[in-house]
Amino acid sequence: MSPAWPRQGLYAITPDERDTARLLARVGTVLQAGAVWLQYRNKDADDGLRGEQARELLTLCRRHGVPLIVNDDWRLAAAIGADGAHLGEDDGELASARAALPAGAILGASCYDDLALARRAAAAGADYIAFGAFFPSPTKPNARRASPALLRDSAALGLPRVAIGGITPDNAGPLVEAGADLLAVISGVFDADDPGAAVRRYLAAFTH
Ligand SMILES: Cc1ncc(COP(=O)(O)OP(=O)(O)O)c(N)n1
Ligand SMILES: Cc1nc(C(=O)O)sc1CCOP(=O)(O)O
Ligand SMILES: [Mg+2]
Repeated sequence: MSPAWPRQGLYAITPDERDTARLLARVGTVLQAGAVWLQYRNKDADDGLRGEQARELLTLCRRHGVPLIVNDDWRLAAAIGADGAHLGEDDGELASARAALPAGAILGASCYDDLALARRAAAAGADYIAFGAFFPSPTKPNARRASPALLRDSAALGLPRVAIGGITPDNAGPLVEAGADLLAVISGVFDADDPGAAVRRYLAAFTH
């Protein structure tokens, strides 16, 4: 992973938005406000729409100097020249993705509540490890729950640690204190009345 990418801050993840113009407008606000990474995630789009939206988001991210990570599909990430891909337990082998992606591509791994999985992800070449869900998630109500202790216990792996799941500006502080480098958020940003203000509130968790 390029040392140029920020190691700390808000990692915004897109909501399931089918209207591409509206998606770009919403994401533009969030990047302008200071989100440092973006993940394109859309569980409600077919391959054609996902390709179109991923390409448009990449152009937007380039304008803001923010890396674009594609969820679930490293082949799409490679096809459009995105900065990386995020894979969960149902999204294929990390080692295969690592071998196929260009040098320097970011490969993220979901590790849920499982430190052993994080160790295996690190060994397979992941660039960051994600744990969650730390709180009840409006986006994924059935997500497995994780404890902040995992953030401390995984420090020795030496990879950036991402926290996800029901994170709000009000509950983010203890996760940062426990070692979260990046806060990955969907609803807390995109369902907020003022997404830009919400981004700034998340960023404040890193300065307190
Ligand atoms: C940063 C980050 N962490 C975790 C996930 C979840 O990935 P996964 O378990 O594959 O679930 P879906 O997002 O595909 O529903 C993520 N996307 N990003
Ligand atoms: C996509 C995802 N993965 C999770 C995990 O625990 O691995 S929780 C989650 C949903 C995150 O959305 P929100 O910020 O709205 O809770
Ligand atoms: Mg997935």
